[in-house]
Amino acid sequence: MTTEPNALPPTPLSGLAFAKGHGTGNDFVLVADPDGTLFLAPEQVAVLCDRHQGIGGDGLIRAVRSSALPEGNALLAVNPRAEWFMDYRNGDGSVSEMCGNGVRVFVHFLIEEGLVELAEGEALTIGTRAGAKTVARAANGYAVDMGPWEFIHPARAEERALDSLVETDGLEVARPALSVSMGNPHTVVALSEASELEQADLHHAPRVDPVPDHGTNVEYVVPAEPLVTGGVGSIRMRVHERGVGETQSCGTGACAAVVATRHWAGETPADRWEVQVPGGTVGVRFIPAPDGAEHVELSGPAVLVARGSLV
Ligand SMILES: N[C@@H](CCC[C@H](N)C(=O)O)C(=O)O
Repeated sequence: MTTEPNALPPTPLSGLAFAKGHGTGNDFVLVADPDGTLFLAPEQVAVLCDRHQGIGGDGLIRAVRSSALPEGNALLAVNPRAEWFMDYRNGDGSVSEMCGNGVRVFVHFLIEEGLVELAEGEALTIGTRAGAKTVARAANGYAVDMGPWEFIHPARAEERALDSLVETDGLEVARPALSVSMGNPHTVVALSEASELEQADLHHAPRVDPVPDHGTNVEYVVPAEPLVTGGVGSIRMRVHERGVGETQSCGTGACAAVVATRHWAGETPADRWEVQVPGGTVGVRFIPAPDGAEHVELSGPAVLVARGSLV
């Protein structure tokens, strides 16, 4: 996560058109900037995302043509289909590589703005700082091929299945955890009882040791009893997001939580999973990819709730 210095002076916000949307309660301010003429300083993003003095959101998403950004052009060179780029900022103004709920809402926004069309059975390729992602319509909204997952501390993870310790307000002892990258970093904490999920006080950032180089998002997970029913695995999750605080949902976090839970379960107990978060339910599936790697697919709703312009 970085706080990107602006190449140009920040654009005055007066008159800026925006939409507000969410995916399972993970909410975003969305702005269309097809030609990349908008330069938003981190402080401007933080004000727009402020729930008392701004519009309010866990993050801000700028829809920009890949060709209008240096990182977009680099992506176009290897994936010419990635016409649109999701420029994602956390609520504190910092840049993140990827947002799983955000990319579904982003595609819904592009469609509703008339900037793209997406027929049933077709897929749209979206540029992100974590590479190109394909998004298609799904029964529960949209499904995103999130690409391959990785352990952040591979040697430690393989050896002990747990690679870090996380101290959390409200939970008595530091808990073992596993750090997984979904393009952005996550540290997944296994809790044994549902009551602990409520006890965790996420008003302050959990202390993670060792913390991944660029910080981390922390997911708290309780497995369902039994873990798998009818071939579908099920977990409950809460999350403290890097650059935001507690959110009602995190798509990349749900993927990381399922990766960690499957790893802890030992064998491959299921390819399909349901992740219940405070804001709803998302689906996670492991899919074989043409490149031979195992990819993770995230599915869930995408909703636009308002449009407006700044005064
Ligand atoms: N809520 C998102 C993740 C947003 C970015 C995250 N806070 C980070 O800094 O990596 C999701 O749905 O994946």
